[in-house]
Amino acid sequence: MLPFARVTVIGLGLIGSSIARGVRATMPTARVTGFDADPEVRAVARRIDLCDDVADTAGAAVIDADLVILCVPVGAMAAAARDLAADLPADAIVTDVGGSKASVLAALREALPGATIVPGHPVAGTENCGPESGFASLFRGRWCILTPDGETPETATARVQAFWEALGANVECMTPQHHDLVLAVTSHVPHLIAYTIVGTASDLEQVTQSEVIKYSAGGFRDFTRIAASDPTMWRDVFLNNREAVLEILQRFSEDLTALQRAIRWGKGDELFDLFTRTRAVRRSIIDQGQDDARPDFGRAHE
Ligand SMILES: NC(=O)C1=CN([C@@H]2O[C@H](COP(=O)(O)OP(=O)(O)OC[C@H]3O[C@@H](n4cnc5c(N)ncnc54)[C@H](O)[C@@H]3O)[C@@H](O)[C@H]2O)C=CC1
Ligand SMILES: O=C(O)C(=O)Cc1ccc(O)cc1
Repeated sequence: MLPFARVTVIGLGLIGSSIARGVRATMPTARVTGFDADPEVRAVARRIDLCDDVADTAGAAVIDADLVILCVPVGAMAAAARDLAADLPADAIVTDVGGSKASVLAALREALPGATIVPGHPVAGTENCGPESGFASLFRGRWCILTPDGETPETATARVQAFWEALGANVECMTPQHHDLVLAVTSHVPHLIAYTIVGTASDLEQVTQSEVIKYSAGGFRDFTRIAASDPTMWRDVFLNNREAVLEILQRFSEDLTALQRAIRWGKGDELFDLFTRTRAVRRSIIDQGQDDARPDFGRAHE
């Protein structure tokens, strides 16, 4: 049986459009309604036939939904929730896909008093944005983290879990605070490092921009992909996961200082030991089948 029959997606960018496509591919009898605050995005969504219906207001989009998924930048979650609050059916479940969880849960609770909220975060994406960049298989074989708290009914969490599993994701639950710490180290600070090194390279006076482009080695190219990620989305993630990001950054800068010292004093064994440990991390990721480089993995379009 389908976990939901009437799914509403608010925010039709990369993640929202991937969910809409995924629902149509894996739950063909479910009806998908979409809404986006940007009229141009709504026009594109209609042109590419993304949903069964694209509504012109958030209220009209949720009027008979049984699942509402907020797929807007983390800093826009509260406003998006307020816009639909008056028309949200009492028995609907509200979930989201935001990359940070504690502040989003607090914002949704305030905007939607009494609503059933199951916060979520699919740990799957790309550096692209907008309704044409999504694809149905984005979540296949990827993790989706749900962060219910004591107020979230277990039955609601179970239905949202079944929904993500139908899209092909593996689901795990944890507290919003633990999610924010884990993602700070596995996603948020790595993005900040990419933004920094690409910014540093483009600011160097002694090395021209064309030399950076011409001689970019594989590692730098990987950083430029990450550093091309959506500025609004990532600004919001850093402002909303401030504490965990600052804590991990503190640890990172201590470790960087230790490496700086090892290079200055020629301590090759320290460098060698660290690089051996980090190589083992990469190998465990591959052993667990989480390697992005596999051609058929995650990003492969239908
Ligand atoms: N990009 C990625 O790889 C991943 C992103 N996420 C999360 O997904 C969410 C959406 O990100 P993307 O789809 O990448 O962004 P996107 O920029 O592709 O799409 C966001 C859409 O939300 C719309 N929007 C903004 N404010 C709105 C409002 N108040 N009401 C209705 N629509 C509104 C925008 O017009 C835009 O079309 C973010 O919270 C992000 O943290 C989660 C996993 C991966
Ligand atoms: O494109 C990449 O490498 C990503 O890291 C995708 C991504 C971006 C944001 C998330 O919250 C989760 C996954």
